[in-house]
Amino acid sequence: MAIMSIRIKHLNKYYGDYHALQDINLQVSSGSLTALLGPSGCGKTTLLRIIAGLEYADSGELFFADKDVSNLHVRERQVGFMFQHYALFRHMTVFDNVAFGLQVLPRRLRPSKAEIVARVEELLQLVQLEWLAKVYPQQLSGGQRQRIALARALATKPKLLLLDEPFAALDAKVRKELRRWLVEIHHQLDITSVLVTHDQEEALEMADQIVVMNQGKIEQSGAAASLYDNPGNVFVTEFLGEVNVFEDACIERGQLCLGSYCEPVTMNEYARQNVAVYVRPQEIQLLTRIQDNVIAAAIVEEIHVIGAQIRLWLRRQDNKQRIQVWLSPAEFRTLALQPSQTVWFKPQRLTMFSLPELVDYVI
Ligand SMILES: Nc1ncnc2c1ncn2[C@@H]1O[C@H](COP(=O)(O)OP(=O)(O)OP(=O)(O)O)[C@@H](O)[C@H]1O
Repeated sequence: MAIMSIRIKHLNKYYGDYHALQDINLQVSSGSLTALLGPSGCGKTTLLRIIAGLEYADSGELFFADKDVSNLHVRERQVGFMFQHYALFRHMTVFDNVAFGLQVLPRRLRPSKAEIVARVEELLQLVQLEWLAKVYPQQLSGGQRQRIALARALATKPKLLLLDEPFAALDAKVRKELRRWLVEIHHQLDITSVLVTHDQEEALEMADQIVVMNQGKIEQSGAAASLYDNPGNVFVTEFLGEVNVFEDACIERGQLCLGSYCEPVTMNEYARQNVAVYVRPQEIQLLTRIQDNVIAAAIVEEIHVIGAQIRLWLRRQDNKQRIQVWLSPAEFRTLALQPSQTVWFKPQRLTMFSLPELVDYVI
């Protein structure tokens, strides 16, 4: 099925003097699920609304496939929306809510009554809520409401699905379930989707492409796994996933030194410089006996079993820094750790940045 790619070039948006989007360049491939991720106020919603046609850019280009849609009205863009509080019409049944988008189409585009019934039934089946067709929105749970909101967004067969924090108001368990469910529907429909979220876990779990935004700019974009493993700067490293930051590291005479840990680095820079070292919690190796080349000794302070992951908090003994470590149950069993035990730790993989410049070095 022909679907839709999006291309944005040198896009700028001002609110008065405030430069809300600054030279945005972005490619969303056809059929992908792209997440716009960033802290509150960074411009995610503004960008989504410009893609939708609910807001206009001050300069720049916006293409859907090969078509310049910069000046196209929202109704002609073939987009479906789903928002955090997509208020369903209270006085209409679920069926009528889903049918609404079709019923308000101009007469020449509106399907027949029978076609509308068939389409709504198909959509209610898709969101697995056929049995709720006759009830009113206030009789639905939050999760059910968002599933109906999705059915409504899809009624007119949009080529592009735009989702603005669709699950933010739901509790953690329902949110998790709906994430998986939405990804499945996205693939099933072969649609192009853009999701706004400030939740990095949601973005990593759902998206093919993640666009990390900060203060009106794109910091980095790319495949979820590659961004997580190779963040391009400090902001992306800290925003995308949990990470331990070691600010007491330096490079001197071709060696990176952090606590008692040293590692040769292949850099032409021989003058001493301070760097910040970033290590993900799952990339810290724990040892129950002292060995050469460890960062430091630490005390196991907390052990939390979270599903299939064991999350530990350690207290580094030399400078009292708290360190987060994630282990698999198998690793945890092998180490047989107890609270208050002394361990030693070293990085299996690290990223470092010299502040403010990027050294761009991954071991
Ligand atoms: N209509 C408007 N008029 C003036 N300023 C606006 C308007 N809409 C948004 N802004 C400002 O533009 C910036 C970006 O807002 P936007 O809603 O796009 O951010 P966001 O990343 O989606 O944030 P959040 O996650 O909190 O929704 C914010 O500083 C906001 O205050």
